[in-house]
Amino acid sequence: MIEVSRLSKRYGGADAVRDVSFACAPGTVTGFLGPNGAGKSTTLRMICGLTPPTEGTATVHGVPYRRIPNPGRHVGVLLDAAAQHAGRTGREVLTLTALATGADRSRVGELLETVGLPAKAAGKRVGAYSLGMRQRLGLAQALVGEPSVLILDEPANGLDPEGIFWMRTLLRGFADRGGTVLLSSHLLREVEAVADRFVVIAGGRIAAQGTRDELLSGTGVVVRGTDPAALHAALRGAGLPAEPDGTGRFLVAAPAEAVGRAAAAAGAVLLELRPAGGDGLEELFFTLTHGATP
Ligand SMILES: Nc1ncnc2c1ncn2[C@@H]1O[C@H](COP(=O)(O)OP(=O)(O)OP(=O)(O)O)[C@@H](O)[C@H]1O
Repeated sequence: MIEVSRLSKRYGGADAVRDVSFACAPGTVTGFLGPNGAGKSTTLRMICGLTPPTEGTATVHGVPYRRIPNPGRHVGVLLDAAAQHAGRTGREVLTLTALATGADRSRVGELLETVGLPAKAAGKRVGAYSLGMRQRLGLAQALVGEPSVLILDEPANGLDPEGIFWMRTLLRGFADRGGTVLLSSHLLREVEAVADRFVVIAGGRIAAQGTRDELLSGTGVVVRGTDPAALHAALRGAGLPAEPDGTGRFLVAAPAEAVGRAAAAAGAVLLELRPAGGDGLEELFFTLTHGATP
Protein backbone atom coordinates (compact mmCIF):
# COMPACT_ATOMS: atom_id res chain seq x y z
CA MET A 1 0.00 0.00 0.00
CA ILE A 2 1.28 3.46 -0.90
CA GLU A 3 -0.43 6.51 0.61
CA VAL A 4 0.37 10.04 -0.44
CA SER A 5 -1.31 12.86 1.45
CA ARG A 6 -1.20 16.52 0.48
CA LEU A 7 2.39 16.35 -0.74
CA SER A 8 3.92 19.62 -1.91
CA LYS A 9 7.41 20.58 -3.02
CA ARG A 10 8.50 24.15 -3.60
CA TYR A 11 11.80 25.07 -5.30
CA GLY A 12 12.60 28.74 -4.75
CA GLY A 13 9.27 30.43 -5.34
CA ALA A 14 7.92 27.76 -7.72
CA ASP A 15 5.66 24.81 -6.89
CA ALA A 16 7.04 21.63 -8.50
CA VAL A 17 4.30 19.60 -6.74
CA ARG A 18 1.23 21.04 -5.04
CA ASP A 19 -1.21 19.28 -2.71
CA VAL A 20 -0.93 15.83 -4.28
CA SER A 21 -2.90 12.99 -2.66
CA PHE A 22 -3.53 9.45 -3.88
CA ALA A 23 -3.32 5.84 -2.75
CA CYS A 24 -2.19 2.64 -4.47
CA ALA A 25 -3.72 -0.60 -3.20
CA PRO A 26 -2.21 -4.11 -3.20
CA GLY A 27 -3.11 -6.08 -6.32
CA THR A 28 -3.23 -3.03 -8.54
CA VAL A 29 -1.10 -1.15 -11.05
CA THR A 30 -1.39 2.64 -10.86
CA GLY A 31 -0.31 4.67 -13.88
CA PHE A 32 1.11 8.04 -12.80
CA LEU A 33 0.71 10.16 -15.89
CA GLY A 34 1.70 13.66 -16.84
CA PRO A 35 3.63 15.62 -19.45
CA ASN A 36 7.31 16.54 -19.07
CA GLY A 37 7.89 18.69 -16.01
CA ALA A 38 4.50 17.85 -14.48
CA GLY A 39 5.99 16.75 -11.14
CA LYS A 40 6.04 12.95 -11.48
CA SER A 41 9.71 12.37 -10.61
CA THR A 42 9.58 14.85 -7.73
CA THR A 43 6.54 13.04 -6.28
CA LEU A 44 8.18 9.61 -6.63
CA ARG A 45 11.41 10.91 -5.08
CA MET A 46 9.41 12.25 -2.11
CA ILE A 47 7.69 8.85 -1.67
CA CYS A 48 11.13 7.17 -1.67
CA GLY A 49 12.60 9.59 0.85
CA LEU A 50 15.10 11.12 -1.59
CA THR A 51 13.54 14.59 -1.71
CA PRO A 52 12.12 16.10 1.50
CA PRO A 53 8.59 17.42 0.96
CA THR A 54 7.80 21.05 1.75
CA GLU A 55 4.45 19.81 3.08
CA GLY A 56 2.51 16.57 3.30
CA THR A 57 3.35 12.93 3.92
CA ALA A 58 4.00 9.74 1.98
CA THR A 59 4.01 6.24 3.43
CA VAL A 60 4.57 2.72 2.17
CA HIS A 61 2.82 0.05 4.25
CA GLY A 62 1.93 2.85 6.66
CA VAL A 63 5.54 3.96 7.29
CA PRO A 64 7.62 6.75 5.71
CA TYR A 65 10.13 5.09 3.33
CA ARG A 66 13.15 6.25 5.35
CA ARG A 67 11.82 4.48 8.45
CA ILE A 68 11.36 1.10 6.72
CA PRO A 69 14.05 -1.31 7.96
CA ASN A 70 15.95 -2.72 4.95
CA PRO A 71 13.56 -1.05 2.45
CA GLY A 72 14.87 -3.07 -0.54
CA ARG A 73 13.10 -6.15 0.88
CA HIS A 74 9.77 -4.34 0.82
CA VAL A 75 9.92 -1.68 -1.90
CA GLY A 76 11.57 -2.09 -5.30
CA VAL A 77 12.57 1.29 -6.70
CA LEU A 78 13.72 2.25 -10.20
CA LEU A 79 14.07 6.01 -10.51
CA ASP A 80 16.99 6.57 -12.88
CA ALA A 81 18.28 3.63 -14.90
CA ALA A 82 21.00 5.81 -16.44
CA ALA A 83 22.62 6.27 -13.01
CA GLN A 84 24.08 2.74 -12.74
CA HIS A 85 27.83 2.17 -12.29
CA ALA A 86 29.21 2.07 -15.85
CA GLY A 87 32.36 0.09 -15.00
CA ARG A 88 30.65 -2.98 -13.53
CA THR A 89 28.95 -5.78 -15.41
CA GLY A 90 25.21 -6.24 -15.14
CA ARG A 91 25.75 -9.41 -13.13
CA GLU A 92 28.06 -7.59 -10.68
CA VAL A 93 25.58 -4.74 -10.24
CA LEU A 94 22.76 -7.14 -9.45
CA THR A 95 24.90 -9.30 -7.17
CA LEU A 96 25.94 -6.22 -5.18
CA THR A 97 22.31 -5.14 -4.87
CA ALA A 98 21.40 -8.64 -3.64
CA LEU A 99 24.22 -8.50 -1.07
CA ALA A 100 23.26 -5.01 0.09
CA THR A 101 19.62 -5.99 0.65
CA GLY A 102 20.38 -9.42 2.11
CA ALA A 103 18.47 -11.02 -0.77
CA ASP A 104 19.08 -14.54 -1.99
CA ARG A 105 22.13 -14.34 -4.32
CA SER A 106 21.15 -17.54 -6.05
CA ARG A 107 18.29 -15.61 -7.68
CA VAL A 108 20.65 -13.36 -9.62
CA GLY A 109 21.14 -15.58 -12.68
CA GLU A 110 17.48 -16.45 -12.97
CA LEU A 111 16.42 -12.82 -12.52
CA LEU A 112 18.81 -11.64 -15.22
CA GLU A 113 17.21 -14.18 -17.57
CA THR A 114 13.73 -13.01 -16.52
CA VAL A 115 14.47 -9.38 -17.41
CA GLY A 116 15.99 -10.33 -20.76
CA LEU A 117 19.68 -10.07 -19.86
CA PRO A 118 20.99 -13.61 -20.43
CA ALA A 119 24.58 -14.65 -19.63
CA LYS A 120 26.31 -12.84 -22.50
CA ALA A 121 24.56 -9.49 -21.91
CA ALA A 122 24.90 -9.84 -18.12
CA GLY A 123 28.66 -10.25 -18.53
CA LYS A 124 29.05 -6.91 -20.35
CA ARG A 125 29.94 -3.69 -18.60
CA VAL A 126 26.95 -1.44 -17.95
CA GLY A 127 28.77 1.37 -19.79
CA ALA A 128 28.17 -0.60 -22.99
CA TYR A 129 24.44 -1.08 -22.29
CA SER A 130 21.67 0.63 -24.25
CA LEU A 131 19.08 2.57 -22.23
CA GLY A 132 16.66 -0.33 -22.69
CA MET A 133 19.21 -2.78 -21.23
CA ARG A 134 19.79 -0.43 -18.28
CA GLN A 135 16.04 -0.31 -17.67
CA ARG A 136 15.94 -4.11 -17.65
CA LEU A 137 18.84 -4.23 -15.18
CA GLY A 138 17.17 -1.53 -13.06
CA LEU A 139 14.01 -3.59 -12.94
CA ALA A 140 16.02 -6.64 -11.87
CA GLN A 141 17.58 -4.54 -9.07
CA ALA A 142 14.11 -3.43 -7.98
CA LEU A 143 12.89 -7.05 -7.93
CA VAL A 144 15.87 -8.79 -6.36
CA GLY A 145 14.78 -8.19 -2.75
CA GLU A 146 11.38 -9.80 -3.52
CA PRO A 147 9.47 -6.63 -2.53
CA SER A 148 5.70 -6.32 -2.35
CA VAL A 149 5.71 -2.75 -3.74
CA LEU A 150 7.30 -1.45 -6.95
CA ILE A 151 7.88 2.26 -7.66
CA LEU A 152 9.15 2.85 -11.19
CA ASP A 153 9.85 6.18 -12.91
CA GLU A 154 9.38 5.98 -16.70
CA PRO A 155 10.48 2.32 -16.82
CA ALA A 156 9.43 1.99 -20.47
CA ASN A 157 11.89 4.69 -21.58
CA GLY A 158 14.27 3.19 -24.13
CA LEU A 159 12.44 -0.13 -24.37
CA ASP A 160 11.43 -1.39 -27.81
CA PRO A 161 7.77 -2.42 -28.39
CA GLU A 162 8.57 -6.05 -27.50
CA GLY A 163 10.28 -4.81 -24.32
CA ILE A 164 7.25 -2.66 -23.39
CA PHE A 165 4.96 -5.66 -23.89
CA TRP A 166 7.28 -7.83 -21.78
CA MET A 167 7.39 -5.25 -18.98
CA ARG A 168 3.61 -4.90 -18.95
CA THR A 169 3.24 -8.67 -18.59
CA LEU A 170 5.78 -8.71 -15.76
CA LEU A 171 4.08 -5.84 -13.86
CA ARG A 172 0.61 -7.31 -14.39
CA GLY A 173 1.79 -10.65 -13.00
CA PHE A 174 3.40 -8.88 -10.01
CA ALA A 175 0.14 -7.07 -9.19
CA ASP A 176 -1.99 -10.17 -9.80
CA ARG A 177 0.07 -11.97 -7.14
CA GLY A 178 -0.91 -9.22 -4.67
CA GLY A 179 1.87 -6.68 -5.31
CA THR A 180 1.42 -2.91 -5.50
CA VAL A 181 2.80 -1.13 -8.57
CA LEU A 182 3.17 2.61 -9.13
CA LEU A 183 4.71 3.53 -12.46
CA SER A 184 5.06 6.89 -14.12
CA SER A 185 4.99 7.79 -17.79
CA HIS A 186 4.47 10.82 -19.97
CA LEU A 187 2.89 8.55 -22.59
CA LEU A 188 -0.60 7.26 -21.91
CA ARG A 189 -0.29 4.38 -24.37
CA GLU A 190 2.66 2.92 -22.42
CA VAL A 191 0.56 2.40 -19.30
CA GLU A 192 -3.01 2.29 -20.60
CA ALA A 193 -2.99 -1.47 -21.21
CA VAL A 194 -1.62 -2.42 -17.80
CA ALA A 195 -2.91 0.17 -15.29
CA ASP A 196 -6.02 -0.44 -13.18
CA ARG A 197 -6.08 3.17 -12.02
CA PHE A 198 -4.66 6.40 -13.32
CA VAL A 199 -3.39 9.45 -11.46
CA VAL A 200 -3.01 12.36 -13.87
CA ILE A 201 -0.74 15.23 -12.82
CA ALA A 202 -0.27 18.49 -14.66
CA GLY A 203 1.53 21.63 -13.54
CA GLY A 204 2.34 19.93 -10.22
CA ARG A 205 -1.32 19.31 -9.33
CA ILE A 206 -3.60 16.31 -9.64
CA ALA A 207 -5.77 16.88 -12.72
CA ALA A 208 -7.82 13.68 -12.32
CA GLN A 209 -7.64 10.20 -10.86
CA GLY A 210 -9.62 6.99 -11.05
CA THR A 211 -10.21 3.94 -13.18
CA ARG A 212 -10.58 4.30 -16.93
CA ASP A 213 -14.39 4.22 -16.63
CA GLU A 214 -14.43 6.70 -13.76
CA LEU A 215 -12.27 9.13 -15.69
CA LEU A 216 -14.30 8.87 -18.87
CA SER A 217 -17.69 9.07 -17.15
CA GLY A 218 -16.75 12.16 -15.17
CA THR A 219 -15.99 14.29 -18.19
CA GLY A 220 -19.45 15.65 -19.08
CA VAL A 221 -20.53 16.22 -22.67
CA VAL A 222 -19.46 18.02 -25.82
CA VAL A 223 -22.18 20.08 -27.51
CA ARG A 224 -22.32 22.11 -30.74
CA GLY A 225 -25.19 24.15 -32.16
CA THR A 226 -26.02 26.24 -35.22
CA ASP A 227 -25.57 29.44 -33.22
CA PRO A 228 -22.74 29.19 -30.64
CA ALA A 229 -23.63 32.46 -28.87
CA ALA A 230 -27.30 31.47 -28.49
CA LEU A 231 -26.30 28.01 -27.26
CA HIS A 232 -23.84 29.46 -24.75
CA ALA A 233 -26.55 31.82 -23.45
CA ALA A 234 -29.04 28.93 -23.18
CA LEU A 235 -26.58 26.81 -21.19
CA ARG A 236 -25.61 29.67 -18.91
CA GLY A 237 -29.28 30.54 -18.41
CA ALA A 238 -29.92 26.98 -17.22
CA GLY A 239 -26.98 27.20 -14.79
CA LEU A 240 -24.86 24.67 -16.70
CA PRO A 241 -21.07 25.35 -16.69
CA ALA A 242 -20.03 25.53 -20.37
CA GLU A 243 -16.44 25.97 -21.56
CA PRO A 244 -15.78 26.82 -25.23
CA ASP A 245 -13.19 24.35 -26.62
CA GLY A 246 -12.02 26.68 -29.40
CA THR A 247 -13.66 24.69 -32.24
CA GLY A 248 -17.20 26.06 -31.85
CA ARG A 249 -18.08 23.32 -29.36
CA PHE A 250 -18.66 23.61 -25.62
CA LEU A 251 -17.52 21.23 -22.88
CA VAL A 252 -20.34 21.00 -20.34
CA ALA A 253 -19.95 19.32 -16.95
CA ALA A 254 -23.54 18.03 -16.90
CA PRO A 255 -25.55 15.05 -18.20
CA ALA A 256 -26.58 15.07 -21.88
CA GLU A 257 -30.26 15.21 -20.93
CA ALA A 258 -29.87 18.47 -18.99
CA VAL A 259 -27.98 20.01 -21.91
CA GLY A 260 -30.57 18.87 -24.47
CA ARG A 261 -33.46 20.19 -22.38
CA ALA A 262 -31.74 23.55 -21.78
CA ALA A 263 -31.11 23.95 -25.53
CA ALA A 264 -34.67 22.96 -26.45
CA ALA A 265 -36.18 25.35 -23.88
CA ALA A 266 -34.22 28.23 -25.43
CA GLY A 267 -34.95 27.15 -29.02
CA ALA A 268 -31.25 26.48 -29.74
CA VAL A 269 -30.68 23.93 -32.53
CA LEU A 270 -28.09 21.24 -31.70
CA LEU A 271 -25.83 19.65 -34.30
CA GLU A 272 -23.81 17.49 -31.91
CA LEU A 273 -24.23 16.17 -28.35
CA ARG A 274 -21.89 13.41 -27.12
CA PRO A 275 -19.89 12.25 -24.06
CA ALA A 276 -16.67 14.26 -23.78
CA GLY A 277 -14.66 11.05 -23.27
CA GLY A 278 -16.00 9.55 -26.50
CA ASP A 279 -12.59 9.65 -28.13
CA GLY A 280 -11.07 7.70 -25.26
CA LEU A 281 -8.47 8.31 -22.62
CA GLU A 282 -5.96 9.80 -25.06
CA GLU A 283 -8.21 12.82 -25.77
CA LEU A 284 -9.06 13.15 -22.08
CA PHE A 285 -5.39 12.98 -21.05
CA PHE A 286 -4.55 15.67 -23.59
CA THR A 287 -7.45 17.87 -22.46
CA LEU A 288 -6.51 17.48 -18.79
CA THR A 289 -2.84 18.22 -19.24
CA HIS A 290 -2.77 20.64 -22.14
CA GLY A 291 -1.59 24.10 -21.25
CA ALA A 292 -0.98 23.35 -17.54
CA THR A 293 2.17 25.00 -16.21
CA PRO A 294 3.70 24.69 -12.76
N1 LIG B 1 16.11 20.01 -7.87
C1 LIG B 1 15.29 20.86 -8.47
N2 LIG B 1 15.47 22.21 -8.36
C2 LIG B 1 14.63 23.08 -8.95
N3 LIG B 1 13.55 22.71 -9.68
C3 LIG B 1 13.32 21.40 -9.84
C4 LIG B 1 14.17 20.40 -9.25
N4 LIG B 1 13.67 19.18 -9.56
C5 LIG B 1 12.58 19.38 -10.32
N5 LIG B 1 12.37 20.72 -10.49
C6 LIG B 1 11.26 21.33 -11.25
O1 LIG B 1 10.06 20.75 -10.80
C7 LIG B 1 9.15 20.56 -11.87
C8 LIG B 1 8.72 19.12 -11.92
O2 LIG B 1 9.81 18.33 -12.35
P1 LIG B 1 9.75 16.72 -12.39
O3 LIG B 1 11.11 16.25 -12.78
O4 LIG B 1 9.19 16.23 -11.11
O5 LIG B 1 8.71 16.48 -13.56
P2 LIG B 1 8.38 15.13 -14.35
O6 LIG B 1 6.89 15.06 -14.42
O7 LIG B 1 9.07 13.97 -13.74
O8 LIG B 1 8.96 15.43 -15.79
P3 LIG B 1 9.68 14.48 -16.89
O9 LIG B 1 8.59 13.66 -17.53
O10 LIG B 1 10.25 15.48 -17.83
O11 LIG B 1 10.72 13.66 -16.17
C9 LIG B 1 9.86 21.06 -13.13
O12 LIG B 1 9.46 22.38 -13.39
C10 LIG B 1 11.32 20.99 -12.74
O13 LIG B 1 12.05 21.96 -13.46
